Amino acid sequence: MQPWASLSGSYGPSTWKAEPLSQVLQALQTTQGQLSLLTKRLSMLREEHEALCDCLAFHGAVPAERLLAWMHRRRFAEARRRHPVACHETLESLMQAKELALDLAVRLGLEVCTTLSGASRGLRSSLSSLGPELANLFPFQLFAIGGEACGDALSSVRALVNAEVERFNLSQNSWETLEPLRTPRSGCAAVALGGYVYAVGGCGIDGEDLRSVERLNLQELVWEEVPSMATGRDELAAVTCGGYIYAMGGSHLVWPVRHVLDSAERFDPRSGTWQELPRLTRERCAAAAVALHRRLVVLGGCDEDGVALSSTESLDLTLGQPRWEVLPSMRRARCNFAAATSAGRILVAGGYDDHTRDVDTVEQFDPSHGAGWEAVHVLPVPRWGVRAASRAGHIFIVGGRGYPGTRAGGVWVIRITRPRTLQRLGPSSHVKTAEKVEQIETRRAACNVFGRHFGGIGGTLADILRKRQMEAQHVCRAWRKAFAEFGFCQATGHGIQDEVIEEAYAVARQFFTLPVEAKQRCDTGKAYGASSGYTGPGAERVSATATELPDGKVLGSEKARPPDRVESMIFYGREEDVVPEEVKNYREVMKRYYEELRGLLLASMALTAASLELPLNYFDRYFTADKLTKNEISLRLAYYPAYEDGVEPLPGQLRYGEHTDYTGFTLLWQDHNITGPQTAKEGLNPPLGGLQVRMPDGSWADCPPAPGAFTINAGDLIQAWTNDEFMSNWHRVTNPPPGDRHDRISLVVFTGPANDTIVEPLPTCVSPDRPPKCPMVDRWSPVAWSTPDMPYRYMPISAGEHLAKKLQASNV
Ligand SMILES: O=C(O)CCC(=O)C(=O)O
Ligand SMILES: [Fe+2]
Repeated sequence: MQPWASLSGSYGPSTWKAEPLSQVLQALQTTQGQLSLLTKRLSMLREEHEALCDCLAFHGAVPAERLLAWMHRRRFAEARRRHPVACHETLESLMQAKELALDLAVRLGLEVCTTLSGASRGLRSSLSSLGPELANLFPFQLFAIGGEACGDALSSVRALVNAEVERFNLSQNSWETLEPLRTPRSGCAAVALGGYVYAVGGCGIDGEDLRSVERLNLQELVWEEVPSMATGRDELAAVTCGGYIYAMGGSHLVWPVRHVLDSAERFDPRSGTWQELPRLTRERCAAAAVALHRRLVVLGGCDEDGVALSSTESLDLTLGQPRWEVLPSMRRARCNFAAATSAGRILVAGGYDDHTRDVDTVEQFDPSHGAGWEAVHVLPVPRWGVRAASRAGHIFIVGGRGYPGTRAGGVWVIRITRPRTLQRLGPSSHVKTAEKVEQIETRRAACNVFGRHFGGIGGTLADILRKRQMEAQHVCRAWRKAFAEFGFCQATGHGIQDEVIEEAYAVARQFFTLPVEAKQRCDTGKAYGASSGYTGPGAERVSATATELPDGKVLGSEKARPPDRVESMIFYGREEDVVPEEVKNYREVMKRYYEELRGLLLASMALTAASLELPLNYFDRYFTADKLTKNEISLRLAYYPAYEDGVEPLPGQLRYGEHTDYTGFTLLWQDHNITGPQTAKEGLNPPLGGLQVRMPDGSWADCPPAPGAFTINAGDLIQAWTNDEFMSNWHRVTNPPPGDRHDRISLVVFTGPANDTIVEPLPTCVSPDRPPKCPMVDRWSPVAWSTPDMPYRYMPISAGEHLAKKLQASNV
């Protein structure tokens, strides 16, 4: 302060004339220097002040509102001192007037009043004494908006994403149905603000992420449009704070890749506009968000690879230029879970973790204490897709899904204040319906695992697995169950267009009905499986690859059935592949089919990985284009000629004998109809004399295709990889009944892995109770691999060696 004083002295009018100009300039420069010093000092002080407020608020010593209130009180006291009035009431005592508190609550809404009461003890005490009146004024309402039923056995995906809106009445312990959403949406966020409930983003019936927002007017109970977000966000996190709606993260499809977002935006209902916010520290989908002490907190979620996250981060809205900062991580990685705040604490519940396991714990974090997260409860059943709301020391946990059969639905209430309790309230009618559906679904799961879940949603299955985690969990279980129990499933909803299948089928038929000489021109003379091209009837005896049949009979190569009554045409998807000149577009059509099926193969591997709690891309390394260089993925067109008049099968001869498939999954398109169209658009009437699969009791069951389905079965290497969890089951193609004159065509894709893959039991399939076995069991490996001292153990053998030995055994 000293320089100011001396400077002011030099400005006196008596000295002005006497001072030369240079002195004045010098004084001016000095003043400028001092001013800039002071400005710097002021900004440092401001920064220190902000940091101090910040620190006090963060550690819970003095919340930011208190500090503001304190300053306000000082200024108010100063104003009263300068302008004295006759009233002796303090603001504090005025706030204690119930009428005023009630009036404030009506005018400002409960949320603003609660924030305000952080600054006024008087208001706080009058609000808490207004319990019953407030309860009447602001009845507790819990909304369940949109979401997905797990699907009706007969309906399409349209029914999965619903527009249903329900409201829970706490006093009556029951749900009522309200006007449905304008746009059916799942994975949306719901927040309440100023007399409205907002439904933000999510995914629509076509699987597209939504930018749109709508809100329910709580007075009239009607939905209204609201301006859309800048970005489509599915499985986003949203929260309200200070009169704004914040929408963060989520996923957004830029065909064909689904991106997980790190962007955030906020909606100002006053101006009706969305405004961009600073980016999160990382991308998050299916995260949860809460607001606490004017901070946004975003928790968990999953990254672009579907890996669940335990990290959390926060944005301090009291700062001029807020930045996201990392907070302590949760104890468990959680995705698609519930979060709420109560009494200054953040609570999280449910969800699922990195290993696609359901998380049944409830944990809490109190930012005002240095300690991290602590586990406080265990949900009665693990559930994901849950949502939570809090009110007066209670957390209400709604919806979500658990294991099949454990979907109890309803509302759980966790009392946070001691003694902590967990209580179940009434069920949601909607969830009840879903329970019924679940039963139907579980029963059908073994025969149809993709159907309904993925039907109609674009993208590869792996893509969908990342995006639609809720169904993915369900499908993973169905997939695992189907292969554990049968080794087979029927897969619809695979996304492969009818036209691709119809064309391939028609081209295959054209080829097999060519004159014998034309077909033989495609025969390289090599054994079946050794090259592309044609092999005629009598070349293969697949039953010779088996030693011990399920009925206990032993079939060595010399005892196997007569050669199979089948012709084959092999295509490896390469330029040098043998193709018939006579069939127009043969190469293009087969190439297209081959490529499409390659996608389905990768999706099947991703699904297998997910269902075995491995990263989705676990198997990718064994299926890369540069590794798959020989005969690993092959398209076999199989033709089973009709038994013409006078032609009988040889004794014991079948169209294709009992066998297990040799390698990965087999993707089989069976004849759907005696005469096209093969996509069963016009009903299903497959020819007799088709595929049969061995049942657990040893009997053979017909396995006709489900409409539009690929029949998928696991081969030996899948059984080996899964340490016998997935079964490489026996199957065969029978003869038609005598007199039946139909031929039969199958499109069979055998899938890798790359020949140099050493198939050993996967880490998640081995435990002290389940020591590793080996795939090349002696009962399958008659010719070369059984060793007396290793009756049933998995020997490290490469995929290529196994395939070669099986093929060798099958050649006549
Ligand atoms: O044609 C069929 O239905 C089955 C064919 C088969 O099992 C095979 O090629 O391995
Ligand atoms: Fe087979």
